[in-house]
Amino acid sequence: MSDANQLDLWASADVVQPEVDWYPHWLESAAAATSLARLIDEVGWKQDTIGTPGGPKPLPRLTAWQGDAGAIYVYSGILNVPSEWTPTVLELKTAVEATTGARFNSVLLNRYRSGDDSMGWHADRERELGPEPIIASVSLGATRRFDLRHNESGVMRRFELTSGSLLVMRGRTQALWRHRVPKAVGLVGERINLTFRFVTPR
Ligand SMILES: O=C(O)CCC(=O)C(=O)O
Ligand SMILES: [Fe+2]
Repeated sequence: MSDANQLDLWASADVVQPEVDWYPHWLESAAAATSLARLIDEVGWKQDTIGTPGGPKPLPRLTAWQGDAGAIYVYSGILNVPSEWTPTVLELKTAVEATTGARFNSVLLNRYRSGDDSMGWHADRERELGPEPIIASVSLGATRRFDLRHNESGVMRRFELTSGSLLVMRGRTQALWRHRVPKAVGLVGERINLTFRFVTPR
């Protein structure tokens, strides 16, 4: 790499930032633990598969979709009709809307059973989310690392998603960055994540 490019990378490392709002202590830890226990019971968790060249493979996590009836989402070519809101999810949605001032009509729930469960690099940029989606991500249970990588420069931003935290991604974050939850080594307990979204209703 030339010196000029090296300098560019250092310069962008300071300047390039995703558009995120970060609330590390959004919920008190007791409230977060209560919500975690309730969600394990009340949500209809599914083991989804992803199509690969070698055939369908189980996702390394359990998932569920909830939302308003019209909030249909096309995901890996499949029409996803959401389940009805359950009480704890609805409570969290109301609280997230109060904090962000945004409205949400759907949520993807991810359940990471241990450090072996993970989510690979991706951006949430399906057409029905619009060009600058607001995605509000609530974390409950075990702390997991969340990486954001700027597509053009490769600059990385790292968050430790602690129990009761809220991370809001907005603006051009999905267009310009990817994110992931990597596997974690050692004894890592269960974690549930809720990503609230607004899907253009059909
Ligand atoms: O588990 C997380 O914190 C990330 C979830 C996520 O990126 C998604 O649901 O699209
Ligand atoms: Fe995501």
